[in-house]
Parts: sequence; C-alpha cells; structure tokens
Amino acid sequence: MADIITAVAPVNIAVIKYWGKRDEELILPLNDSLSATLDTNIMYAKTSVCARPDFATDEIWLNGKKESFESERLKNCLISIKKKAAAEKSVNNDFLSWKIRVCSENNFPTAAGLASSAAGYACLVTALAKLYKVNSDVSAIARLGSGSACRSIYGGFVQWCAGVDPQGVDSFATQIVDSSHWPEMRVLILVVADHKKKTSSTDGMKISVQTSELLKHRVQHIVPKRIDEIIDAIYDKNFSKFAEITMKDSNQFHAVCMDSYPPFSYLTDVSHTIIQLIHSYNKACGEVKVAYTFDAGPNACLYMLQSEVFVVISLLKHIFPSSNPEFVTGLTFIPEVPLSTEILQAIDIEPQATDLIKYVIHTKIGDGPSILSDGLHLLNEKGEPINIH
Ligand SMILES: Nc1ncnc2c1ncn2[C@@H]1O[C@H](COP(=O)(O)OP(=O)(O)OP(=O)(O)O)[C@@H](O)[C@H]1O
Ligand SMILES: C[C@@](O)(CCOP(=O)(O)OP(=O)(O)O)CC(=O)O
Repeated sequence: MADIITAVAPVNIAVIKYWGKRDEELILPLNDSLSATLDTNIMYAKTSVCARPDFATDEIWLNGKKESFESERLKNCLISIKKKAAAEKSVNNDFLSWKIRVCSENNFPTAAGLASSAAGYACLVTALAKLYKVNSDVSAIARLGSGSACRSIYGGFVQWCAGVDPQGVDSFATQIVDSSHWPEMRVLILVVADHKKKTSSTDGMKISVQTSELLKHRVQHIVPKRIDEIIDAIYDKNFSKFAEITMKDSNQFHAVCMDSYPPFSYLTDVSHTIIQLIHSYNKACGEVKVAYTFDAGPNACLYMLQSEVFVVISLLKHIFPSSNPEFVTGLTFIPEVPLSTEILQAIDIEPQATDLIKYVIHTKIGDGPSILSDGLHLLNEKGEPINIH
C-alpha cells in the first residue's frame, strides 16, 4: 500500500501586481509584488500525491481529467523537490527513483483569472515536500510552477521579493503579517465570467516586457515606493491608504496591458461598471470604503472591512440584478440592508441587465497550505484517481 499525501492550498490575490519576468525559465519577476492569501475554507486547490515502485510513468489528473506530465513547469517542480530531498538526505535513493501520481482539483474555476495556477502549484509543491520529507522553504520551488504560486505558500499578507541574483536564489516569498493581523478584512470576488481566458498571464506579460514603456516606468519608479507604502498601510491597518494603492496598482497593471503592442485587455464593460460603481460609492460615503483589483481576467476582487460587507452586497444586488438564488456564497446569513435614496442618487448608476455578475464569493484572509490528516484523498490505496470523468 502506498503512502498517500493530500494537501490543501489557498488562492492569493495581489494588491501590488507581478507583471513581467526578468528570466522566463526560472520565472524571476521584474518587480516585487504583494498579495493577500485567502481562506481555504472557501477557495482551495486540493492535491493528492503518491510514489510507488510499480508505477511506470509520472501521471497527473487535474479536475477529473488526465493531463500530460510533459509540462516543463510541472517537471521542474518535481525535479527541484527531489534535488532538495537528495541534498537533505530526507528519503533514500530508491524512493527518489519511483514514479509518482498526482491528482488535483480546484473548488473554483480553473484558468479564469482566479489564481488557480497559484493555488494549484502551491498545493502540488506542499504535497511533494511532505512526500519527500523536505522541511526547508519551498516557495522558490512553487515559483517554478507559476510565479504567483510562491506567495500562496504563506498565509496573511505576503511579499514576493524580485531579487537580483541571476539564478533567483533571492527570489522567494515572505510573510508580512499573518492572517490574524487584520481580522476585519473581507474579500468579495465578483465572478463575471468563468470561462478560460484568451491571453494567459504568461503570454500577456511577455508581450508587455517586450513592448511596454509604461511597464519599464512602473518597475523602476512606481512599484518600489508602492510596496513600502502598502506595507505601512497594512501594519497600521490604514484601510483607505491600502485601498487607494490597491486600486491604483490594478489600474496601472491594466494600463500596461493596453500599452503593450499589440494591446490586450482583460477588463470587460462589466468590469468597468464595477470600477465606476466602487468610485461612486466611495465618493458618496466621503471616504474610501471599498477597493477593487482585477487580475488577468474580468472578475473583480473587492477588499473591504467587515462592517461594509452587507451594504456592498445590497448595492451589488441592486445594480447587478441576479436570477441566481445562490448569488452570494461563503455566507450563511445576509441581512437586507436598505439603500438610502441619498446614496443611490449620489451613486447615479442605473441597474444593469440581469446576470452580468454570475455569483459572488465572500471570503477573508487565511492561512497557508496544510496537509490533510482526515484521509479524504483524491487517490485510492492503489494510487488510482478517484472521481475521474
Ligand atoms: N490544482 C492544480 N494543480 C496543478 N496545476 C494547476 C492546478 N490548477 C491550475 N493549474 C495550472 O494552472 C493553469 C491555469 O493557469 P492560468 O495562469 O492560465 O490561470 P489562473 O491561474 O486561473 O489565472 P491567473 O494566474 O491569471 O489569476 C492550468 O491550465 C494548469 O496548468
Ligand atoms: C495578474 C497576476 O495575477 C499575474 C499572475 O501571473 P502568473 O503567476 O499566473 O504567471 P506565470 O508566472 O507566468 O505563471 C498578478 C499577480 O498575481 O501578481
């Protein structure tokens, strides 16, 4: 019987975006980035791994479908963990030579700009590290799967330092504060579209590095200052400062996409209406109460404090009517908060067509990956995947 290891890992949403690599193969970024890790009780990747002497090849199943193991990124993660295990002499050479099976699933849409690659590779690397008894930091190995994955190795607010070393020895993630530091912080993910996007992050950032002058300016003159300022805002729990930097950085990242040649855009009309709505709401409140940020897709991620959640949900339901009885997930009780005529007049945005926002995920800041001890594996005792389509 093979030892099966199962890990769960979180999604992270950047407030200072990683966009552009200084080394494509080693996945080394041009600039530092900073993100919040989200609660795995709501959104997670789950991965089971096992190694056996009778497996003929390395195999992987993702979301119930067999995928090829011939991806360089996948192979690099496995090779790097095995190298660490060999260096640390944590397992014997026979075990290192056995082939492995990996079965993984995300409980949210894959490749739709919801950071599935970040959660997925953080999960894979965590499970492999446990399998091969590697105890040292594995964020730099998760980085080899997908850059943003290195930040999902820690909970709370996390910084990925770009580093300067050509081999990337100084390019890994560190925790700024843990998940308990700012307990009032909440996140609403507005799922606008959950289909696979046209330009992947990897391809999009390559075009930006080759052609965007704005990206050069951003990397040299904007991001270093923003990183310092947002870390201060997080330490001080200064929401309006945190929110302003977050929105400006999202806007600049999307401006870089438009400054690339040929240009590409991840935002849709619905995304732009959400941006307008948040600015109008903040203005009507006389204070910055909500921040938006968009990754490489049209879905919005809204940061706000707990006290704001129910009124923002009421506002979203009013402006974006929905026929979905489960429009908001992640909350058991949602009181109807009446929106005052003053607020609605000040916002001055007409209700939109029905179902432009498919659903909303309510979540909060959470911890890093964990190993499951409950035995709910995705591989059976023979190392065969459970639940394949
Ligand atoms: N659970 C997982 N295990 C292993 N690999 C995964 C997992 N989930 C996603 N991936 C890999 O990540 C790819 C999707 O990455 P992509 O960057 O296109 O989308 P995304 O991560 O959802 O969006 P973004 O990074 O722009 O927010 C998948 O095609 C797959 O190769
Ligand atoms: C917009 C982003 O989400 C880009 C994420 O890019 P990826 O980490 O998916 O790219 P690769 O390193 O090529 O795999 C911003 C961010 O998460 O910082």
